[in-house]
Amino acid sequence: MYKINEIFETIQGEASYTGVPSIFLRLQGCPVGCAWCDTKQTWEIDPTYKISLDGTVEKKTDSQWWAEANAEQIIELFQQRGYLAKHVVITGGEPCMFDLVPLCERLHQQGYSTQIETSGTFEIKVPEQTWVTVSPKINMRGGYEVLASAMQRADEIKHPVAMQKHVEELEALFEQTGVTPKLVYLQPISQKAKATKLAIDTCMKKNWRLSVQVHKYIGIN
Ligand SMILES: C[S@@+](CC[C@H](N)C(=O)[O-])C[C@H]1O[C@@H](n2cnc3c(N)ncnc32)[C@H](O)[C@@H]1O
Ligand SMILES: Nc1nc2[nH]cc(C(=O)O)c2c(=O)[nH]1
Ligand code: SF4
Ligand SMILES: [Mg+2]
Repeated sequence: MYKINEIFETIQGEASYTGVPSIFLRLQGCPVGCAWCDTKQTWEIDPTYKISLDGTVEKKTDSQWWAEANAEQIIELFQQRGYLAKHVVITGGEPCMFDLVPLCERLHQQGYSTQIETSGTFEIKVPEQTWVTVSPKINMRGGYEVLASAMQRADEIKHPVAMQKHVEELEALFEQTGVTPKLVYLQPISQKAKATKLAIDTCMKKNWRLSVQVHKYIGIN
């Protein structure tokens, strides 16, 4: 069973799949505690906030209500709702607190492509075809071994930045793990002007890519 905070259909607003119509599945629970996290409502799994699966669909506002469902129920709901997107983004919270293999395999069988957004602090359990976006949370829970294997599995790295030290931490991580990812995105934290300038300047210098959270600029989920 997966713990689900919300389900909605929108345009992917970040990194390589930007612009792709997607079904978002936001799972509940994350112990990492990033100060600037834009989904703090997903951190706690509080049993008093448990609801039915229907209550998590197209929520009007961010909330810590969550529901439990298995892969079949999730896919059935996508069909019931008449979602047209064929790309499913599994985010959170920290989706890798769950074994995502059964869910992604069922989605692939139904003709969906899958992508996960993860912090690299938990072992990544997904099929080979799943696109893995790692947003490495350096010096956080999980430890070096887990993060190093997440870096190796990643199809893209997406690193939120606000200060020069965030760039330096990322470079140190590449050095320590010996991983030179093909796709590196810098994502300005919370659309701050200074963070955006830092991300642009650094991308130009390093030939990395810029990921702005497009959905926030155009006011969609
Ligand atoms: C909310 S997280 C959920 C998935 C997973 N826990 C992770 O950190 O990758 C989804 C993405 O949003 C990024 N993010 C979170 N808060 C942000 C913020 N305020 N500004 C920019 N990116 C942010 C994360 O780094 C991650 O790439
Ligand atoms: N449109 C849209 N794109 C996204 N890409 C990553 C998101 C996330 O919260 O993980 C996100 C999100 O919440 N909305
Ligand atoms: S790991 Fe992801 S969900 Fe967890 S606190 Fe950090 S940004 Fe938020
Ligand atoms: Mg978001």
